[in-house]
Amino acid sequence: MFAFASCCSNNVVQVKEIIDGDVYKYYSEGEWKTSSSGKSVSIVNPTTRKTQYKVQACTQEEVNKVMETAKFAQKTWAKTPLWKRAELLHKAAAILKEHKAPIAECLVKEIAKPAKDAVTEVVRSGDLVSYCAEEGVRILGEGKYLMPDSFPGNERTKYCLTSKIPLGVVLAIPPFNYPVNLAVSKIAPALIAGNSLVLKPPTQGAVAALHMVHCFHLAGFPKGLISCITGKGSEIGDFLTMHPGVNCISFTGGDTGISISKKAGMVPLQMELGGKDACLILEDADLDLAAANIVKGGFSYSGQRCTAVKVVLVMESVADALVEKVKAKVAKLTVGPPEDDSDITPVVSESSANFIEGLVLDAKQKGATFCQEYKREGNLIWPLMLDHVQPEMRIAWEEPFGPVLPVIRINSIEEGIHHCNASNFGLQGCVFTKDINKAMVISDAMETGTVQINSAPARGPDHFPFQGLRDSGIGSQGVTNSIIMMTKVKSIVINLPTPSYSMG
Ligand SMILES: NC(=O)C1=CN([C@@H]2O[C@H](COP(=O)(O)OP(=O)(O)OC[C@H]3O[C@@H](n4cnc5c(N)ncnc54)[C@H](OP(=O)(O)O)[C@@H]3O)[C@@H](O)[C@H]2O)C=CC1
Ligand SMILES: O=C(O)[C@H](O)COP(=O)(O)O
Repeated sequence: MFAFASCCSNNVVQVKEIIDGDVYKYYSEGEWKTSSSGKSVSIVNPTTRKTQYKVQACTQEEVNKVMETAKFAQKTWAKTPLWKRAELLHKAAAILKEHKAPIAECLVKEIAKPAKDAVTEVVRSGDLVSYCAEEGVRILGEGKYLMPDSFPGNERTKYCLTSKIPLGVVLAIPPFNYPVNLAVSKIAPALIAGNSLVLKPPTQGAVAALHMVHCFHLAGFPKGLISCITGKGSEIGDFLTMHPGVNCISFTGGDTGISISKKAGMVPLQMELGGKDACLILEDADLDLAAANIVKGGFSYSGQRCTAVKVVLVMESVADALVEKVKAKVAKLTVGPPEDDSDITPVVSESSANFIEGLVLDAKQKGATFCQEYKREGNLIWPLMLDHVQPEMRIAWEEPFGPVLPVIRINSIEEGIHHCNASNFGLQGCVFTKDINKAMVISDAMETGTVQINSAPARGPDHFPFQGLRDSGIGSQGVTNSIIMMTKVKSIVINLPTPSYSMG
């Protein structure tokens, strides 16, 4: 087993090949390389607010080279038996899980993910890669055979054989909050489907992603099949997403995805974007269950999850009781550094903290009730619930991506559904009630990709379909849907001179 580059402690042997001095290399043609740009991008530790790591700022020429080798490598990979593709993915998954500790350490330092959650993300990612390998063997291992005479006017003179073939080069762009899990959720489906893969990791989270790529490197994938280009998305992003060598883009992030969808060429897009997941509390709800889910759903990873509970819509008659229960649980949340497994850790950047603060001050100025004192130290924002939020407040509609939760009191279920459906987002929603019939009617009415009944929104488990409506995305994630989305259908029709029924 190789010694992994531990991301911060100095007493672990660095994996020489992936770092050059204090700058992590990028990955191209099966090798770790130093960019000719001579420039690097600093990754600031959200907790210390000091530079923690540096990665290469790759050039457009290096992108061109990566695309060229990806295209070449894909041709051979597409002719690699499914079982062999799956075998390599299982190997990468095992190596990833073997090295969960050093990779998790990167997550702690780059994105202030609580230590335990960081390990969970890496293990979950290994499980996703393996599940994808198995699912790919199953669904790509079978095609469809169609008879002509099921359509009027036809005799059985044509046999149609259809199968799923790869798209070519898949460009994967994950966000900072799951730089490993939301990378492999694109990488594994792309590879099992016979595609090659170019990864552009988020700057915050890039070193964790590079270590993850190293696990695929060590698994022995063909050279050039997987590449990892680093650099600020704002600098190299457009060149990547508009590159003629790209045959598919799988993106997860914010509004950036909307602008990418307007620039990308004629390629399939998989976009998982922002959310304003609403939590609807009915009068008959189990308020203890609801409060527990609101706190877990709204404040895990300091609210930096697209599936976080982002607005509570509670019937007025039970609002006081619910708010008190949530307040009591919020008071028990620990606040501090990710190394201590604190529940609330610093948000990813100063700009993010400033954005969150802006929403808080706007709500204060427009009369929201603060259930806790607003407190911030650097990027660390103490958990805050705002009661009596009104529609004219920005936080009623905008996504804080932080530990701040608005509560809107409603007088009817229709009012709650209206607010949910008036949002630009449509990722997930949840409803708490003991009446399953009401829950189903409300679920039908909520215009979101997923509705959770009696639990907080969540993407996992990772084989469930995961999709956003409106500004929350294009297409659907989840293992099966991602594999299928990264293929296209090929038909071969055998034409016979005379009808044959030999095939039954
Ligand atoms: N629906 C979902 O599943 C998820 C949605 N999100 C949403 O994403 C936002 C937070 O994540 P965040 O990472 O900040 O999102 P961003 O949209 O800022 O960044 C997402 C990714 O896009 C890259 N990027 C930035 N600019 C470009 C560009 N012009 N072309 C190509 N790529 C580019 C970023 O690189 P770089 O870091 O170098 O800028 C990053 O890797 C929130 O709105 C959140 O709701 C986040 C996670 C999951
Ligand atoms: O993008 C995100 O924030 C993730 O998709 C959320 O995943 P989770 O619900 O499993 O935390």
